Amino acid sequence: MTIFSTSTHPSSATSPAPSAMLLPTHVLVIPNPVNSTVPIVASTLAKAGVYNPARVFGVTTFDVVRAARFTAGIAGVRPAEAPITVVRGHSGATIVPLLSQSTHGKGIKGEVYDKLVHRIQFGGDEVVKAKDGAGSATLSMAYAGAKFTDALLRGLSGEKGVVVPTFVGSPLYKNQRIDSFSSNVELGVNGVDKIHPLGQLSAEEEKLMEACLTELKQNIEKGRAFVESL
Ligand SMILES: NC(=O)C1=CN([C@@H]2O[C@H](COP(=O)(O)OP(=O)(O)OC[C@H]3O[C@@H](n4cnc5c(N)ncnc54)[C@H](O)[C@@H]3O)[C@@H](O)[C@H]2O)C=CC1
Ligand SMILES: O=C([O-])CC(=O)C(=O)O
Repeated sequence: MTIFSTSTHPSSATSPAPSAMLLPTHVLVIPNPVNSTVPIVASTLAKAGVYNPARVFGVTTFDVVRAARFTAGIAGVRPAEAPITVVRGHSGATIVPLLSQSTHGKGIKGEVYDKLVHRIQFGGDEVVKAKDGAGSATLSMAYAGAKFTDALLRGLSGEKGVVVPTFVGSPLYKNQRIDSFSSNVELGVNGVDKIHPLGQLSAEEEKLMEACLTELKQNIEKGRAFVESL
């Protein structure tokens, strides 16, 4: 788990209370399973009476990085030219790339589309299997972690219009007991500033969303139940 503190910097003019110094101001959760570890962190902080949903993030940037890289490979452009919003969760079928909302992704159809979606959803497993017990995609995860941290720091420092997908406490699907969800989030001086709706989805994306619902719900409940059992 990556934890960093921004408001408890030693150079702050007024020293924070000792208890506040122990609390991280923003928590970025990388360890898997992210769909469960974020609810674990949220429930643990809630139990201690200090949960602030604007400050806890599951780092799903790697899915975004992979989606851009693989789509760019098909379209024959650079990854920076093919940004893709990836929503829902961070494991297999719970990863849903919104290719229809991307200039270079929307024209991809049929078998190429199916293979691309599968590779985005299972790219992490591909590397884990290839490394055979020696960890995961270490360096590219470091890149994804740095990319998300940079976006958060830009939002915290007041930059406007910093919007990235991340797995946060979210109202979008709360009525279906899914209270953590990855979607485009606008980052601001407190962390989460605004959670954007998903926008228009294609028929294929609607199907992908349906397929992951049960799994994501179970992952979240498992994390929550773990904390309750302690
Ligand atoms: N959110 C994301 O997109 C991604 C998340 N990950 C996750 O990041 C985590 C780390 O991945 P890797 O660095 O590839 O794994 P790794 O297996 O190379 O490293 C894990 C490290 O944790 C240490 N460790 C294990 N149990 C420990 C304990 N109880 N106390 C202290 N240290 C302990 C091990 O000795 C090892 O050095 C994993 O949970 C992985 O699933 C990895 C890639 C992407
Ligand atoms: O499953 C893992 O440990 C690796 C992972 O999350 C990824 O590469 O996206």
